[in-house]
Amino acid sequence: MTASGTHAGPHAGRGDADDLDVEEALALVRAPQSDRADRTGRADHVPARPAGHEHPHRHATPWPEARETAARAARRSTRRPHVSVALGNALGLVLAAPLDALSDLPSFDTSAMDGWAVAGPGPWQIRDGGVLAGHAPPEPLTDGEAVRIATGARVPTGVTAVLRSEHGRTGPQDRLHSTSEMSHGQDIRPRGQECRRGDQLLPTGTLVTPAVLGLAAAAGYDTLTVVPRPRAEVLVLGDELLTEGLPHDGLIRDALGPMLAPWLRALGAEVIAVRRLGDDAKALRRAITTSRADLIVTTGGTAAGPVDHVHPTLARIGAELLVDGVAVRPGHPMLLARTKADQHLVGLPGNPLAAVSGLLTLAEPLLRALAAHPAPEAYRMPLREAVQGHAHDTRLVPVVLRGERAVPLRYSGPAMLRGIATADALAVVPPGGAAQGAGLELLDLPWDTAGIGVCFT
Ligand SMILES: Nc1nc2c(c(=O)[nH]1)N[C@H]1C(S)=C(S)[C@@H](COP(=O)(O)OP(=O)(O)OC[C@H]3O[C@@H](n4cnc5c(N)ncnc54)[C@H](O)[C@@H]3O)O[C@H]1N2
Ligand code: MOO
Repeated sequence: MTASGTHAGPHAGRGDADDLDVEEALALVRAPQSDRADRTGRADHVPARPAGHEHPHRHATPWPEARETAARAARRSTRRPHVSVALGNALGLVLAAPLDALSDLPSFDTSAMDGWAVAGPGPWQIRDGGVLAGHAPPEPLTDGEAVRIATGARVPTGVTAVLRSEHGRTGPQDRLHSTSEMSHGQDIRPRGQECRRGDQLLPTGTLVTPAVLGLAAAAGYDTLTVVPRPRAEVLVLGDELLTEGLPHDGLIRDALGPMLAPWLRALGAEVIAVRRLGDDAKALRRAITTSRADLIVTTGGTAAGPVDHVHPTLARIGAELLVDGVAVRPGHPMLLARTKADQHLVGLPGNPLAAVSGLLTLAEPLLRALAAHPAPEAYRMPLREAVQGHAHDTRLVPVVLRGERAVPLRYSGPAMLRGIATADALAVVPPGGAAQGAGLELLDLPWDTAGIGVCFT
């Protein structure tokens, strides 16, 4: 948390052009320190700094670069061993081995229609009984014979075609006549039509969708070899946070605990814990050093106020700062650190929309790369009205999509969730702003296309 008195400034309803001036002015209140010269903000390593020692975003990493750094960091992290999971738990994961057919598909000559299995040219003599799907092997037929057959049933030996019920007419003495032209093999799905045992059905790297689960089951799989789901742990910082009831006496409700866990799940993570630590540096240090997560997400405490413990704690444990501030509004104090060879920490600013910005800028690319998901195609949509930009930084603005146009939403200040709660996406507004009709890149919200609980992003 930052010291009171500096909080209100940047968020007090001013335009963005003012915003920078106010922040610059506020930064002058702090004593500049000598470690500034070391920090480029662009390399993959930024020396950790103690809190309160400089302007927190002086050398902010450009927004596109920050996202690339996060993805690259995950790719460089120690390789996590592949796992074998039951089909029911594989949705949204990525195949770590090719899906090879374990059997021919279909595995027997199969009737594609309800009707009669016939042998040779008609008319045919109808045999008693019939053949149903999943039932005992049928007796072989000889030319001139027919037997009732159901879709999915094994075709008896000797059968040359299946005559659909609507194309057959039965005459006296159980004689069957065809009322349409028939060809050899008609309406029989021959064994191996879709694949032979050993054929590669899907390559490594395929996202496990419901359709992939269906194919895997059809091909004989009970388990799949996949890239494990990244484990995330959320550490919510701040003494001012309540977990229930109305805000009172300067205390506010924790908006991030309830929001981040499902959002991280929607981004493909397994959330192993959400812990509320208050503003306790020791507890933060212990939580970070004992965490088993691949990604630790902290909220708040990224700025340089008296109880902003994230930077000093990272410095103390010797973490490597990969991104320390990003040229994006809201959310510029966000950070990314490598805490261990196979563990990263994303520090989200405490302001709730700033935290969303950090989540999408740093946590999303990192989780995507850890899970080996391919990056989604970037797409653009024209703006229905102009959006004011920041002088130097990218802005992320909640929008709704109306008739192929992106409409910016109100209530999108850094401390507000009212805009994002009704948004379809976040528009990426370049420094300087965007005119009406300008095509802007959109960041999808993970539930927007896939639905809550069934997200593969
Ligand atoms: N001197 C400066 N002060 C601040 C700057 C700056 O550049 N210079 N940046 C401002 C910006 S921008 C942000 S964002 C915040 C980031 O601060 P922290 O990450 O240290 O976050 P806190 O100070 O802990 O909290 C900020 C704000 O958000 C509220 N908060 C925190 N956690 C939650 C939560 N779980 N749910 C709801 N609201 C939360 C907190 O009460 C504060 O109001 O720093 C500015 N200051
Ligand atoms: O304005 Mo701050 O950018 O809320 O992150």
